[in-house]
Amino acid sequence: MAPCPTSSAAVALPGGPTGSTAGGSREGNRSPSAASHRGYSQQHQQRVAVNAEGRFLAHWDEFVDHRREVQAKLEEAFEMASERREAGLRVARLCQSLETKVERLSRQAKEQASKGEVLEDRLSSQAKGMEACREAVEGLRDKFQRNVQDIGGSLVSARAELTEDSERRHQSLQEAMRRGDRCLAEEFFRKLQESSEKLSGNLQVLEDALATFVRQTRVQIADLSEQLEARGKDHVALRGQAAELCKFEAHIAALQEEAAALAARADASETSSGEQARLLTTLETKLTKLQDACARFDGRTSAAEEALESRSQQVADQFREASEQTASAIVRARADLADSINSAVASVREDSKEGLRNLESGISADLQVLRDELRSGVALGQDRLQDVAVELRRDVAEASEASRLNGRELLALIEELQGQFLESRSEARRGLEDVASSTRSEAQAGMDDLKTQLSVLRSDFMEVRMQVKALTDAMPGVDESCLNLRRGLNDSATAAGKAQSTADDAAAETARLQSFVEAGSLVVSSTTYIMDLLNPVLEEMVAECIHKMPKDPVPFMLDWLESKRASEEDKKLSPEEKEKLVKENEELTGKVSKLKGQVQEAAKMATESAPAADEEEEEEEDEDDEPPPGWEKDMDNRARTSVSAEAYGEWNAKKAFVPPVHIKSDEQKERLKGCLVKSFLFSNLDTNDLNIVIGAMTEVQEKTGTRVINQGDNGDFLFVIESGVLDCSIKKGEDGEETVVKKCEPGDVFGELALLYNCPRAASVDAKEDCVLWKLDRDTFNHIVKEAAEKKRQRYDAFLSKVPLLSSMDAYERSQLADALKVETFEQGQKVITEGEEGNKFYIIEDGLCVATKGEVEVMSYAAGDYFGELALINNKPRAATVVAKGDVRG
Ligand SMILES: Nc1ncnc2c1ncn2[C@@H]1O[C@@H]2COP(=O)(O)O[C@H]2[C@H]1O
Repeated sequence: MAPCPTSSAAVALPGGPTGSTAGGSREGNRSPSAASHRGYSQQHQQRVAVNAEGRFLAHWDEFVDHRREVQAKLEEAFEMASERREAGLRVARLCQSLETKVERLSRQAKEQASKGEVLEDRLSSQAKGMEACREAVEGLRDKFQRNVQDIGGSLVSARAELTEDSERRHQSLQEAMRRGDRCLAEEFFRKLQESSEKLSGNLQVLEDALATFVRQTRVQIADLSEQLEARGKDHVALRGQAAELCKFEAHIAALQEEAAALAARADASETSSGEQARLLTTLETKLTKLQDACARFDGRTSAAEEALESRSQQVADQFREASEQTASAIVRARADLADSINSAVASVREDSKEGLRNLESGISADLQVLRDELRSGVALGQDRLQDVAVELRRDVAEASEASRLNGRELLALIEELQGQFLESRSEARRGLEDVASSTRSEAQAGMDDLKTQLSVLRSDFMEVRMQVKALTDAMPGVDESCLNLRRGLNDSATAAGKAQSTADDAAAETARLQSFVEAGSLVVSSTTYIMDLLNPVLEEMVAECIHKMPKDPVPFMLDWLESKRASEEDKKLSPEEKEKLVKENEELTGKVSKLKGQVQEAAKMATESAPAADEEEEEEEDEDDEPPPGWEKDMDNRARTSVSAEAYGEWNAKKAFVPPVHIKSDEQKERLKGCLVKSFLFSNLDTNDLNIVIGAMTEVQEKTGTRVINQGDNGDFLFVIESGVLDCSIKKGEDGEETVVKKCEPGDVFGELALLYNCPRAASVDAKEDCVLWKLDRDTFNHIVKEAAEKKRQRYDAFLSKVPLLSSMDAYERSQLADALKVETFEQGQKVITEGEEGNKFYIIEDGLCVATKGEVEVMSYAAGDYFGELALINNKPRAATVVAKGDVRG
């Protein structure tokens, strides 16, 4: 600080004498001029002096007062100056403190600036991180989108592949259908099912992969969102700090400027003392201002801090809100995405499933058609075989029947001969010893001849039986066996011819004997003989037979005749004769038992034809029915022996059958009725027969896996399926594997073969599900259903086996087809099918002619055995032509 000039002047001023000295010197300089004028006026001088003194004193006083005033003022000024000095010092101190503060603040500002730089760096790195995050999220979204598209694409291509595959298979199926290749069709169906399962598996895998991917993506998005949120928070905090710093820097700069201005002004105030007061005032004012500014700054700082804080809070809230919104938007987007993917996948899956279902149903329908076709084809093929078999069987039966009749006739002859023999003997006993002996010898010769013929017949019979056996064994074989059977048939026909000729010979012999007997027994007329002798015996025998009701009446009657003869002879004969006759009897018994055996065998072989034969016996007086070949001739030759025999036949007729009745609820009856109308075997029964069958059936419930029928067992029941599925399988040979040959479904009948053909079970039947079955006993089936079913099967089997389309069917399938056939008749010109219409039947012409036309053009003609209408069923298309009956047609 510069020394104050005022203070040096002040130091010189105190001390009145010194002042007077100076004044005196100034006055002294004037007194020599007054003394030179003393002479001029001392008084004057004195007076002047006194005046001067008075004035001086007055002036002095004034001066003193003035001096006092000045001194007071000086003192005041001095005080003021010291005050101001103090104020200056204070200001200087203030300035110093301000400078220190400014320095501190600038230090802080520098620190903050470097901090700001760091923050800025962090901020920019955060921004980069956020950008990277955003990019990653975008990338993830793209990837997600791509993957979804890929999956969609792969699903579409899988579906396209499937469709293609199905098309292929469909075509193959159709091809197989056309070719009638059942195995191939089943193989295709199996493959199709496998591929469907595989596809479902692939779809499942795809869905799983998609679900995993969606889960992973969700986790990644959640992680990224968290990171983003954290970085956003950091970023906001840093931005707040940076803003605060900027404001603080601005304040500091302002303060620095103010301090600099103050310092400059303080320096300037030091240079001029005149300006000190003003400066001081200014300084004070500035100081006050500064203080105010400081206060304001403090206030502003705290306000700014508050504002900063609230702003930070606001920003943080906004960011949080924005983050939440973003997160929720991401979640929503993600959910939407997942939903759309799920729905896309579901729809694709649904589409695929629907496609598959359609495909499967289409294929099933085709397959069903194919199966039906195959079944009908197989049935026809089988029926062709069966036709041959049936023909053969019929021929064999006829041969057997002829043989049997021969046997019977022979037996009758034996009986007659025995009677004649006895008669001859009694005649001889009555006095015609010589005639009797000759008769006996003749009779013996006749007997011998008969025995020879019988043995020839037996051997022929055996031959026939062997042939029949060979033929029966060979029956399961196909064409080769048929040829063998045909050959066998020819052989058997020859044998039958032989047997017939033998029988004719025997008949001739019998006639010869008869004439001989007639010639020998002129005494007793044949009528009397029959009425008096034969009828009583036969009536007695038949009555006994009816009483005992033996299972096999022939041996019983033979036994009875034997015992009768023995008892009668016993009565008449002498002991020697008895002995002799016992021997003869033994011989004859042996022969008869042999014959019995043969007859039994013949009867056994002819079991199937027996009812028919019986029926024919019963209906022998019915002129409308055609008797079997050879029957009329025999009937003519053979006397109608007795009324009792007819009575026996009538008694044995169907009237004897009493059907079983098993009580059922109405609900059971309804179910059963619904079941039977579905079955071809029962659908044609009239109401009465249907009610008998319903009454006779019993409900059976079988669990999955149960073997209902075992191949090779004897069987007395057939079954109708109400619900459930069963497999029919056949085992070839003892150790052969079982092969499923048929799947039986509701409405199907199984177990009928054993009843129809009186043979062991041809297949095993296993329940594949829990089943409800209805069981029908053999007797009811035989009496109510068998005849019609058998007739229908036989009738159409012969016909179906000739239809080329059905040549691949086996006998069983053909028999099933025969069950399902319905006869339709058409008159001349009647349309059987019409071009363009939908078709659900195919026709086989049984009798008559048909022509097919397309528009006006005749394209095809059909005769008996030809078939048409199959194309619409195979190709599932409208009828390709119109078919019209030419004349009356049955098909
Ligand atoms: N191919 C077949 N051959 C023989 N029987 C079959 C066949 N398919 C199904 N079955 C049935 O299986 C049943 C087994 O007992 P049955 O022989 O009494 O009657 C048979 C038929 O009803």
